[in-house]
Amino acid sequence: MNVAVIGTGYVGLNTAVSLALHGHRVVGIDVDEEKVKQLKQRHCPIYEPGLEEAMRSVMDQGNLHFDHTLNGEAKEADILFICVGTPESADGSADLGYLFAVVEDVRAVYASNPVRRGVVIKSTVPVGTGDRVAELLGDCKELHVISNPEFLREGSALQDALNPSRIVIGAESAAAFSLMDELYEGYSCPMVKTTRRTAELIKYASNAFLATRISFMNELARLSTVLGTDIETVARGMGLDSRIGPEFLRAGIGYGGSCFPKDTIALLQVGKRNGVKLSILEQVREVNRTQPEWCVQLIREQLGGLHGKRVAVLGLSFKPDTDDIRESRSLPIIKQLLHEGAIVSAYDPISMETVAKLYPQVSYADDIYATLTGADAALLATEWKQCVNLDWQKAKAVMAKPVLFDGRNAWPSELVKQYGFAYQGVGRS
Ligand SMILES: NC(=O)c1ccc[n+]([C@@H]2O[C@H](COP(=O)([O-])OP(=O)(O)OC[C@H]3O[C@@H](n4cnc5c(N)ncnc54)[C@H](O)[C@@H]3O)[C@@H](O)[C@H]2O)c1
Ligand SMILES: O=c1ccn([C@@H]2O[C@H](COP(=O)(O)OP(=O)(O)O[C@H]3O[C@H](CO)[C@@H](O)[C@H](O)[C@H]3O)[C@@H](O)[C@H]2O)c(=O)[nH]1
Repeated sequence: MNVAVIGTGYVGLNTAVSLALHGHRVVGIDVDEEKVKQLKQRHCPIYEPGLEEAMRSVMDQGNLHFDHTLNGEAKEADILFICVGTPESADGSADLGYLFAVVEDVRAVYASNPVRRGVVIKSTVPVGTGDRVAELLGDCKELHVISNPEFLREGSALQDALNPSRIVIGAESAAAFSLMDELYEGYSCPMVKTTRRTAELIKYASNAFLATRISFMNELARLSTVLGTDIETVARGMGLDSRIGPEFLRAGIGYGGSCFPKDTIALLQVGKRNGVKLSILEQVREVNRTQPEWCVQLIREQLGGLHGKRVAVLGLSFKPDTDDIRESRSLPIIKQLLHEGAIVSAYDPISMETVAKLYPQVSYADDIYATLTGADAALLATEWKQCVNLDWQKAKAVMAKPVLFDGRNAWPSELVKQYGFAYQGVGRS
């Protein structure tokens, strides 16, 4: 099919490349002309494993192009994916400004060209948004508004887009479902077909539930620290129950990223606007907000205060294998350490330049051991493999004091103790 993907960020670009790999003819559209220029020159503007190579191969085959307007190749599209950002607005609800701007563009371009098409909302949007878009496009009779939320994860985005766990389609007409059947022919995952509103809620519910699991484990980790128990073994013991499962039970410094923080507050707002208090979700957010403070407190206690102490922070992106620092939990930790007079050094394989713009007072080094040199303590904030698999002898030799805070419970606790480090994890020691 001919597909236009509007918005070529994390979701849009991975969607465009994966659909082209599945044999569709795709054009990626973005208002950011600099980004479009870069894409046309075959440069991937984001770091995502395997994406640039895959993008180049589908461009070489002629299945993927880029443009800055809907008025070109996109005019022929059977399916228009909307993949623009829906960031948090001042009151926490999703800001739909970018999305409605696209809807205006779609109206302007396709109203006079009445061919059956799907207008597919992939951006994460509050329940009722699809209905609103359908109203706005009401006089464009051949445009079918469909909800098709995205569940890909950064760091494995292309693989997730190519092999999704499920495809959720919310639509209100047989014609709309049949367009999506044609598009996703050849995908082997389960398909959930429902109304637009239910599809929209599935997306928020999924993210809120995953965030809930993490905050539950983080709160339990606080108790585990006091009890002297091991949260990792607790998680393993829980996860072997098939009703619970092992995923998303990892305690740490909290969840970050462009989705869980904004989607949990957006869902709270959906609840509020509909007169329903989502009290569990409120606590999920509160535990996540205070988790970095809780971690800094552990470091402070171990070092006997933070003023003048040298702390090396390893990993800055919100998770490994991405350059994305949005809502990364390393940031409030760095802020607090600096506020209390600590001298901070930091390392990340990809995100140092972006973080340096926010925290120029931190020293950055391309080499982990240079970052660790002279440190009174090292904190693992993001479990990049480069930051996890250290030469412990070398690390101990360069640090001023052998003190480790494992904010991701990813360092080998028994091994590092054998090397003479004082080790503290999150809910484990
Ligand atoms: N990032 C993720 O892992 C992820 C996963 C699932 C769902 N989502 C959701 O997908 C949506 C997009 O997220 P993202 O992380 O890809 O955002 P992003 O900020 O990386 O990309 C959005 C892109 O849209 C472009 N854009 C803005 N207005 C436009 C317009 N009028 N026309 C064309 N392009 C326009 C921007 O220039 C930008 O390139 C959000 O709703 C998000 O919640 C994100
Ligand atoms: O057991 C765990 C699992 C994750 N995290 C943290 O949670 C955050 C989010 O991780 P992850 O979900 O892997 O990354 P995202 O790319 O943000 O993906 C989430 O958000 C996307 C945007 O909506 C959804 O599409 C995905 O399904 C959903 O997993 C990161 O800070 C992780 O460090 C933990 O602390 N403990």
